[in-house]
Amino acid sequence: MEFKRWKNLGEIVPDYIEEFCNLYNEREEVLKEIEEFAKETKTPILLPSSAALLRLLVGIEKPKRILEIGTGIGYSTLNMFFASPKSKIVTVDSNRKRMEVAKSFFEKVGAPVKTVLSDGIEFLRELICREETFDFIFVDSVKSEYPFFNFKLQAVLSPEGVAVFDNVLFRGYVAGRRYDKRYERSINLLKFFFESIKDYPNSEKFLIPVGDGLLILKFCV
Ligand SMILES: C[S@@+](CC[C@H](N)C(=O)[O-])C[C@H]1O[C@@H](n2cnc3c(N)ncnc32)[C@H](O)[C@@H]1O
Repeated sequence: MEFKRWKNLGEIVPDYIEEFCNLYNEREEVLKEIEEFAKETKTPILLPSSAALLRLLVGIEKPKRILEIGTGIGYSTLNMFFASPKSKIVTVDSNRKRMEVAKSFFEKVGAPVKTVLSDGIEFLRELICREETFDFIFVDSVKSEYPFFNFKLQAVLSPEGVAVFDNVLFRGYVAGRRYDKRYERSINLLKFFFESIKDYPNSEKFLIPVGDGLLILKFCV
């Protein structure tokens, strides 16, 4: 199936490569349905190359507990669910409309995903108070909020956990591509985010130019 996305979402991997990947990456019918819905309604979802890598990672790690910040319409959530159906998945988004769409897709395939309608940072605060931890955390929300998520995430990530952040290369602007002044704030905050994780102890960092850029943080004790 041809994968056509609207312009300017991610420009690191050219469209024709993303489209080619999507022809070869096997996935369930419901995921193709979400892709169609996203295209028709211009709703952002993970790009094919990022979805494939996320799925591979979750499939290998088989985390017991997964936290997702930025459910959107549930595309990334279901990719993780299919990769590791036994994982307990909690996903949070502040957009009621999108969450309703996501829930309808979860129900369609009987995925027992726990959905939380909340601001991600507020929810992280709650998790910290409840001393809940997760083995795998996927963050796909507003890029300029990444530094703030990051500080709180550490408290809910288990000692050998993995955290994955999407859109970290922001169309390549973070890496030096010329950008419009209106993006400056987001770009500076993303740069601050990179600086803040650079010297984390007990962790390996992998910055991978798939989709719009994925950052993978793998902790070890
Ligand atoms: C790019 S979309 C997520 C796409 C989704 N991961 C997928 O692949 O289907 C980003 C989502 O983050 C949500 N979001 C942005 N800031 C947030 C915040 N502070 N707390 C919770 N959700 C947030 C938006 O409502 C939006 O649905």
